[in-house]
Amino acid sequence: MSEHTLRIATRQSRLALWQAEHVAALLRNKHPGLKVDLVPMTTQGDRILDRPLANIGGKGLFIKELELAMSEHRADIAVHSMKDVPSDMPPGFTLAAMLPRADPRDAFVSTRHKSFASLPQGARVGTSSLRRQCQLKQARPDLELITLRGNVDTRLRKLDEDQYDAIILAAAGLIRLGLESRITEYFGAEQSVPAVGQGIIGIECRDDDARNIAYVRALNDPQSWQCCLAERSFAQRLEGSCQSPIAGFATLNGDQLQLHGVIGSPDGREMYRGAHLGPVTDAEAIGVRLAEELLKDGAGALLERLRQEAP
Ligand SMILES: NCc1[nH]cc(CCC(=O)O)c1CC(=O)O
Repeated sequence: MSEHTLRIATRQSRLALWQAEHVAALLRNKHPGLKVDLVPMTTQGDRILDRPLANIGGKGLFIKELELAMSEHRADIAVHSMKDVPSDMPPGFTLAAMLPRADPRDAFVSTRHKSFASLPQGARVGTSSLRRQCQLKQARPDLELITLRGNVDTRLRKLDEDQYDAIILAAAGLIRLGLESRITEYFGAEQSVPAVGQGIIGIECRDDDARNIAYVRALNDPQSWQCCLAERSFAQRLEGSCQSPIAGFATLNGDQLQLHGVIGSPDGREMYRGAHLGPVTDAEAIGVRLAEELLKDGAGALLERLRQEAP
């Protein structure tokens, strides 16, 4: 038996550690005899907690340090929530596998209110993303959307301390952490189209590391892969940072892939929506086509304006 140990770089939040342990267990199970260790580390995104992500350079901040560790051979692979992975991969790295998609929906969490629809006029709602903000503002312009940062447990604590009437989180994260019972209501796609990659765990490798790429590839779920490909090519064509108010969500029905996309202004007043359907083998082209259609409809001018306003 070889002495090979596969090292997983991971952030130290409870969710990141859960995901890394999950992948470690899947790898050990798939490859009996393979040793898998975690290499926990703190990233810049974890250190800067006092400002909205959109103002500090976006979500790439959560993964740069993991990639540095991989390039210095302190770790071999990194496990990510695909929602947090920018659509452009830096040179030298490759995404080698996507796990089967967990629940992709956004969740409404409140202790006092039974549903989003029953929130009182002017209620304070915490969310970390412009994507959720713009979609919910469109339905309820009266609500006060407030930035909410920190890991899942911190966000729930802030709700429990009455800093908010309700908060919005990804269902997948809550379910992974055993917090499903905190979910008050699930949003349908007509209320909130999920983020690109939401609910999908992806695994990143060094692109010259054939041995570990082969280990990781064995975990790939082809349907998850194709959906993620369509969503990410949509985001990439929009040149959207993950913090742009962009939603993209693909589903598969047999060999047909359907992609829904939304681009909106943070105040919810301007909104571009569309959907494209095609054979799954065209996943990438479907994403590009939907992006180009929405850009032409007016989303191009909106995104340009948002880029100019960005700090
Ligand atoms: N930005 C943090 C983050 N990254 C991935 C998830 C949830 C899990 C997933 O979507 O796979 C979360 C928490 C949240 O947005 O509520």
